[in-house]
Amino acid sequence: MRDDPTSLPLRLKGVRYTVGGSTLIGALDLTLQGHAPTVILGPNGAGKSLTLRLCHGLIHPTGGTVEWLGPGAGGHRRRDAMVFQRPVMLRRSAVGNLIHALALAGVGYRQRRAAARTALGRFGLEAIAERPARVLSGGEQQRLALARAWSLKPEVLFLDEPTANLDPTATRAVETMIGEFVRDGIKIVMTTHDLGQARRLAGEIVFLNRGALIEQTPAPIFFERPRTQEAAAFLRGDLLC
Ligand SMILES: Nc1ncnc2c1ncn2[C@@H]1O[C@H](COP(=O)(O)OP(=O)(O)OP(=O)(O)O)[C@@H](O)[C@H]1O
Repeated sequence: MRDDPTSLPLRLKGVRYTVGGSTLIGALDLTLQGHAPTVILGPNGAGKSLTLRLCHGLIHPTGGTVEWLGPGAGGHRRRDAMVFQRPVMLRRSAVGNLIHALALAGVGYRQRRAAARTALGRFGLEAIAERPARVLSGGEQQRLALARAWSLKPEVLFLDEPTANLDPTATRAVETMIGEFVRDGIKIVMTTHDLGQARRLAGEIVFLNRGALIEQTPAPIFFERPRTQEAAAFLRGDLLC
């Protein structure tokens, strides 16, 4: 078990994201902290992916601030990583993809080869090490993307619908990896449309609707007694508008 993520809390204060006059995220106040996995739920278009991208710094707010406030937040080392629904693989072997990511992160030649092998071994991916990454199945590619992210030793890992395109077997394999990340002390912040997955993985739920935070609630409470009518309607499967 690692120490607490030193770069947390991550605080979004009054965050807005406006494109072409449309406010997609409006005055969002949200603090992410602690080890427990955060699962972001909400209907299509609620702003889940945008929120992850704002947290990771892939896009910048048009108003408000995104700040890493922990004691270790000031260093040069990148503290967070992100894995997408459809992982981006380079035209090289599976292990080559990891080595490339480690090189970009500034890891030395010998160390990155060893670190890439360690990551593949840790997650039972040795057998696909030399295969071209782009011909791997969707499930294999997603596990490889997760191993690649893990090899960078992030404190916080953002996952955008990591199992959206996967069958139940591949989904289980990905959830097992996520569980191992949690045991390693990595803070998971992820989106999903799979309520069963949210129940299995979440420590807390962040529920968004129409670009606004509706509630941030410990997962057992959210599923048993959601605090808001919108969340209750969402859990019943009602259409939200
Ligand atoms: N660059 C952009 N320009 C205009 N609109 C955008 C842009 N990016 C996102 N949107 C819109 O912002 C809204 C929120 O998008 P986002 O991808 O965060 O939703 P989401 O909650 O992740 O939805 P889903 O569950 O369907 O993936 C959507 O209506 C989307 O169409």
